[in-house]
Amino acid sequence: MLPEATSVWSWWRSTSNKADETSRNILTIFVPLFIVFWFIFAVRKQNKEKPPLPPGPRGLPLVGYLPFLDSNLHHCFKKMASLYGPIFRFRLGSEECIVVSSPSLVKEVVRDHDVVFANRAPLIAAKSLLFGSLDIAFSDYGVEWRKMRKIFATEMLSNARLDASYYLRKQHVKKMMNETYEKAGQLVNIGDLAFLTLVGSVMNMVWGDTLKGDEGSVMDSEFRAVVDEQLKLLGAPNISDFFPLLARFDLQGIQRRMRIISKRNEEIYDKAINHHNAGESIQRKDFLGHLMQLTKCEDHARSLTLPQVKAMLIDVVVGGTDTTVAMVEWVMAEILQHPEVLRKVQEELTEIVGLNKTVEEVHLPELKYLNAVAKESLRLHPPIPLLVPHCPSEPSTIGGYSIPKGARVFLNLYTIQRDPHNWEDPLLFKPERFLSGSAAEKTDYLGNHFQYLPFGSGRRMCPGIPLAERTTMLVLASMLHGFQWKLPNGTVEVDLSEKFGIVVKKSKPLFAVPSPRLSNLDLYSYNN
Ligand code: HEM
Repeated sequence: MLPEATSVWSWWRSTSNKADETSRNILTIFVPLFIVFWFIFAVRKQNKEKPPLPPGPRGLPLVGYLPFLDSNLHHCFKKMASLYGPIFRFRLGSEECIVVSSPSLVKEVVRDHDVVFANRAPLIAAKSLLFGSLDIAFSDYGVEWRKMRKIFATEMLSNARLDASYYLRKQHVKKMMNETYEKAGQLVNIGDLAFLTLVGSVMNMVWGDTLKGDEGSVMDSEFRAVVDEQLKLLGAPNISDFFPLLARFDLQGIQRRMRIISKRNEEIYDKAINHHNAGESIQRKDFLGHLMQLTKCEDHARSLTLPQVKAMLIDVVVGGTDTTVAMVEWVMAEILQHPEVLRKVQEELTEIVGLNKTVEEVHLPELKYLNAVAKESLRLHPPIPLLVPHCPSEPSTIGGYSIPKGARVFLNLYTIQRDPHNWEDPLLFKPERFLSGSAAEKTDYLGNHFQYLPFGSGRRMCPGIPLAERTTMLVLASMLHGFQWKLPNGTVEVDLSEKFGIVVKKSKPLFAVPSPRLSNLDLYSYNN
């Protein structure tokens, strides 16, 4: 090969006759031209083979589409889907965003390409709170995430564990019944009532009665304030998330505030952990006890570090309070503006539970109508209407469009669950559609029906469903069994406007007036 190349080279240099010179000139012109054309052809071919990006608005230089977004992001995405179709794209600062709004395309993301789309793009506030996303909700898909999910399902939320910790939840429901009874005939803020009961139940499950007496109640109220602030900061839009170059200036001070509150949060957890280590409670049924045992485990496949334990407990508190509170408030709002539904729910409760008893968890699976009411409310008012954004770990293709690696992918279930192509009379509140013999009878929370995904679907779907179902249904059933509820001053309509945040809530609190329904007043008593 080398001698041949050398002889061509020497012919090129030393050519002397006219014919050789003409050939050399022709070659000098055509070879580079050929190379240039070949290169252009190859690049075009490659671009032709790569599918286009999804359609979408152009936006402005630098900021992208940021100035045009509505604060109710889910409403804005619904309008954009009607303009640009079931998959569209836009830019927010330097972030590429993709919105998917049809069941068949959601299926492509969470079934056909589930592993590729199983990463997250955590916000700065979440990273500050969760020791750099050491938790389940914001860590990338991988060995540690798989281990934590497994522990979550087996050590914390298995049926056996949840049965064993029932008494911890029940205490707070009894307290709620008692406090509501004391307020009979007065205006009650349903969201506040649900918040106190559900946060109390979750905290009881997180560390049980680790801290008792005054120390316990000081910690309880401090912890509630800390959780409230964390949720606010997690839901606040942060410029630093979209303009990484500005992140170090923390222009809105969100990261600084989150660091301060996280420090306080950690001190509270440390206190609970120290008491646990001191062996103050022996026969514990709470999550902290179970997780602390795993910090001493030798088997790496099951062992947890202390920061992982704290991050998982934060997931329970953050993932399991605002969502469930919002759900209870939405269900009550829909029930109160549909008196016929309220009547049917209470008839069912009277038949299954009886007016001489309070609701227990064993009754819940039998409350078919109340379950249908809850499903219908989650269809119209999913607390997390765009899921937690998924993030592809490599370039991918969805619906024939290119999805760049690292894009934020929103699964727009708010639009899907209100789309007339997927649901008959989609804007009407009709629990009957989920009852036996109806079209959506088999639709459940497990993410197998892509037109109904209030808890997500695929690998990253919500692992808290068993706890969410037990806590919300017990609170709702107890509120509705224990009390007759009336809207204030003869109002018949409830304002159902929404406020977008980490969880979508009612923009105006729901007030109603309770009156006792049960025959025996002892059923409302509560002894701490
Ligand atoms: C009504 C109540 C609840 C609703 C509507 C809800 C909804 C959701 C949704 C939509 C996701 C995102 C799924 C996705 O990105 O595909 C999620 C994730 C998550 N939820 Fe829930 N959730 C609720 C209650 C709970 C509870 C009680 C817990 C804890 C005990 C919990 C813990 C989590 C965690 C840890 C994740 C992250 C999962 C992961 O990224 O692997 N959730 N939830």
